[in-house]
Parts: sequence; structure tokens; C-alpha cells
Amino acid sequence: MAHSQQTAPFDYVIFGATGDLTMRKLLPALYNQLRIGHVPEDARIIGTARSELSTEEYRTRAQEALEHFLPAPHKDAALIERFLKKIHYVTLDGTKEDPASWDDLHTVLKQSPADRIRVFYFSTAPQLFEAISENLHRFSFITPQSRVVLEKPIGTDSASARAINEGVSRFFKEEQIFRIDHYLGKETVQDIIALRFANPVFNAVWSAEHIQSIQITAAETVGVEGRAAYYDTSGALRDMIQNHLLQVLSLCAMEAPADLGADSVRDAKVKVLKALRPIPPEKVASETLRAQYITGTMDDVKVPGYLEELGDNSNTETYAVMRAYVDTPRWKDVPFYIRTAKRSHKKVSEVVVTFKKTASSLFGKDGEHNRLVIRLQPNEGFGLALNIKNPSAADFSLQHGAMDGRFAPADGSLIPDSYERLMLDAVRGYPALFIRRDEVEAAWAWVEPTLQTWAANKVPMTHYPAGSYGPKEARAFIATTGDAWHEDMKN
Ligand SMILES: NC(=O)C1=CN([C@@H]2O[C@H](COP(=O)(O)OP(=O)(O)OC[C@H]3O[C@@H](n4cnc5c(N)ncnc54)[C@H](OP(=O)(O)O)[C@@H]3O)[C@@H](O)[C@H]2O)C=CC1
Ligand SMILES: O=C1O[C@H](COP(=O)(O)O)[C@@H](O)[C@H](O)[C@H]1O
Repeated sequence: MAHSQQTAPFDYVIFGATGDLTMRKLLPALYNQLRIGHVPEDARIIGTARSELSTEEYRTRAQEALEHFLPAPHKDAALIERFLKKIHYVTLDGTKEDPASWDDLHTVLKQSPADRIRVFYFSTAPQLFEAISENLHRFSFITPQSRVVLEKPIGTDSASARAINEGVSRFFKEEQIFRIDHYLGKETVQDIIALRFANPVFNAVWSAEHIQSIQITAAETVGVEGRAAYYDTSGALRDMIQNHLLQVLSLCAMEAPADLGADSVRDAKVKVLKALRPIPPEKVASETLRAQYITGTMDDVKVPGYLEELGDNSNTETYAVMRAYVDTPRWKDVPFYIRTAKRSHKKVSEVVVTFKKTASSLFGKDGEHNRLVIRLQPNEGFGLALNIKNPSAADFSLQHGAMDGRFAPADGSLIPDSYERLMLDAVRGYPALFIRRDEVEAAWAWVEPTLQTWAANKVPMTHYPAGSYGPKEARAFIATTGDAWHEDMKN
């Protein structure tokens, strides 16, 4: 996936510029890329939203966001000042079809050469994507050098995802469309490719012959914060599994791509998604588990349950597990457990690969499972649990030994936030770390029967106290296929 760090001059037009994502992630990401020299001096950021703000007022908001969200070592008053000068704000309702609404955006964009790269970043609800695309077309904003970045979620089910994809592709070619999944921007997620394919020690044993199971977990301590209105219509499965965790699964399970070009990697991933064994409605109760957090304790502080936070009744899950099988010869009957939770005991995203025990009469009894833990965040790195000789034993009895590695940059700098890489890859026109249309649609197709069965309340909602690992039913769930959750393992 080698590519140049340099970008050509660009105009980044953000729809949804007053929103949480822009303030928390997008502006800090662009600032940091300026800090490390990847953003050319004449690049510009044009924020748009319906709120009536002047550029000066918007810059003040942006400055507050940077002060709040940048890590302390990255804050530099002079650089923030330089960054803010790149920002312009245009009040605009992206769905408005009258030409006058778009005049101000025209005026700002006309200040750049006509062949300048334009990135339109849709950081709004997906229902607006088609209308904004159509207006960009109608009012002649889409140039050959334009790209569009689509934030997740792409729809809420297969039909809506298809409709969004079709709607946007009426105005942008597929090579201009960058569907973002910020997990693919995480260095540690990309490390799955490196660990698997650059190391014979893993590559040679990466199959059902040696692997018993793979757990993919993304647990967060946060609840739904200010996003309850969105989250309650989404839930854990749509919010995390359909996109981020199925992408991680694809990287864990894909065959070696022919090369690291965008199409080769995405071809390899989509084959995995299409090979996922369907979970028909009658199997949803045994192959999935959903739960909601109730009042609990976090860091010795009592925190409310989901329904109290929402102030309403709801059947939306804040915890979800699915047992997946990839029906290819490599993964014959290997369970992949995909799990996500809000208000969990701790924040952890990881991949846990449990290898089969080696039956050996040499040591009297089998050793423990070898286990590879890829820590996506925090404490980014990997652990490998091995069997070694017990040094204080006179015989050849075994004990647990561990290797540990860090993914941190060698120069001691912080691992870049995932949006940094992705936002500039869109400028570069480099799509390898973005999701192709067929991937999105295959992922929706696989989760859909579960979503429908849950929506019909055919699977009971279980509960867990905020600050715990999840519902007690999760242990029995994983035990039915002979496994245990990582937190319950000895190594
Ligand atoms: N926040 C997050 O952590 C994440 C968010 N996302 C996704 O990103 C998108 C944005 O999320 P988030 O920032 O949290 O949402 P917010 O609700 O905070 O922001 C929505 C933004 O859209 C603008 N907007 C709404 N309607 C229009 C319109 N007709 N024309 C132009 N602008 C409009 C709003 O501004 P105004 O009201 O002034 O028009 C606001 O700037 C969502 O799809 C979300 O699911 C994805 C991953 C994480
Ligand atoms: O897309 C989303 O991701 C975040 C979790 O991202 P992470 O990088 O902190 O793991 C999640 O909080 C949010 O609900 C979801 O929409």
C-alpha cells in the first residue's frame, strides 16, 4: 500500500461542519497532517452547514474544538493560528435546490484554480447523501478532480444501502466515491495484514488446521453520550458490527491478495464477506446475543442505564455478539466471535487468535493454547502466549511464557488518528483503505436476517450492568462452541 505522503493542493468541503464528528475528529486530523507537513500551504477547508455563522465565528468554534480534542503534545498556538486561516465557512442547506443557496460556495471555490482537487466530505445523516450529490451536480461543482467521502452508516439495511449507493453513483463515478470506515485507517488494523502476510511464523499456521477460534472485540466505556437520537435507531450491530468489525474479520480471514493495490485487497475482503455462512432467522437465537446496559458502577461512580439515559423505553441493543463462520476450505468450521459493547468494563479493541493445542506425549500432558492477541487499541501491539519449560521443575513440565510487541512508531511519536490517514488518502485518490460498494452491500446482506429477527423481538434482550464485561449469558453463548472469552482465559 505504499504511496506518497505529499498531497497536491486541495479544497476540502465538509458538509456537516458544525457537527460532533467534524469538531472531534475531522478538524484535528487535518490540523495534525498540517503539523507533520503533509498539507500544502495553499490547501483550504470549507465548512458548510445550515447554522448561520460567519467564517470568523466558525473559526472560533474550530479553535475551541482543537484546544479540546488535540493531544497536548500536538498543541501549538502558532500552528493553530495558521490552520484556522485555511478555514472558510459557508451557510448552506445541502438539500436546497434553489441556485442562490449555492452562490456563496461557488464564490469561495472559484478562488482556486479550476483543476484543483476538491473533496466533498459528507459528515451528515446518510439520508442527505443523494440530495447533496444531486445539488453538487446540478450546480456544476463536480469536476474531474472531485471526490466524495461518505461517512458511515451507509444505510440501515440492504435496501437503503443500495439506494444510497445508487443515488450517489448517479453523480459520482465509483472511483470518485470514498466510503469511510475509520477502523481501516487504524495503523493497528492495517497491521493485521502485515502480521499475517509478512511473517511465515503466522502465515504458515493461519487456517482451520491450526486455529481453533478467533475473537474480535470492540468494547467501549462510553455510553451513547450526545448521540442517543442516532444510536437508538441504530444499535450496536448496525453501529459497529456491520461495518468496522466485519472489516476486521475480512482482514483476518482473507486469502493473500495478489498485491496491495486497492482492488486486490478489496476483492480479497469481499470474497470473505460473501463466504460468511448465513444465519437464517431460526438460528439467530443460538448464533447471536444482544443486550442493553442497566445502571451500574464505573470508576466507583454510579452510572445510569441506557433507558434512563434515553429517557424512554427502547429495544435497541448496546451490546451484540455474533458467531460467524467463513465457509471456505481455509476456515472450515472455525468460529469467529464478533462482539461489541457500550459502557463496558474497559475500552479495548482486539483480535484474539486461539490456536489448537498440540497433542503431544512428550511432556506428559498437552500445553496450553498458543494465543495471539492483536491489540488494536489501547496499548497498541501484540502478545503471543507460548508454552515454555518450567525452569524450576526437574522434569519437563510446561509453564506459560509470553512475548509482547508494540506497534508504536520507533521515534516515540503518537500513533496517528485513523481519520488523518484516510482524509488525505481521499485527496490522493487512493482508495485501498475505503470500502467498495460490493463490500457494503455484502455486509448488510449477512447481518440483515439477524436485524429483522431482533426487530421482531424473537430473541430475548439480555442485560448487563454498566461497567461490567457484558451479560452473564455471554459465557454460555461462547461455551457452546468450546471457547471462553479472553477476559476469562488464563493467558
Ligand atoms: N460523531 C461520531 O463519532 C461519528 C459520526 N458518524 C456519522 O457521521 C455523520 C455526522 O455525525 P455527527 O457529526 O455526529 O452528527 P451531528 O448531528 O453532530 O452533525 C450533523 C451535521 O450535519 C449538519 N446538517 C444537518 N442537516 C443539514 C443539511 N440539510 N445541510 C447541511 N448540513 C446539514 C448539521 O449542522 P446544521 O444543523 O447547522 O445544519 C451538523 O453540522 C452521521 O452520519 C454519523 O452517523 C460516524 C462515525 C462516528
Ligand atoms: O463508528 C463508531 O465508532 C466509535 C468507536 O470508534 P473507536 O475508534 O473509538 O473504537 C463508536 O463510539 C461509535 O458509536 C461508532 O459510531
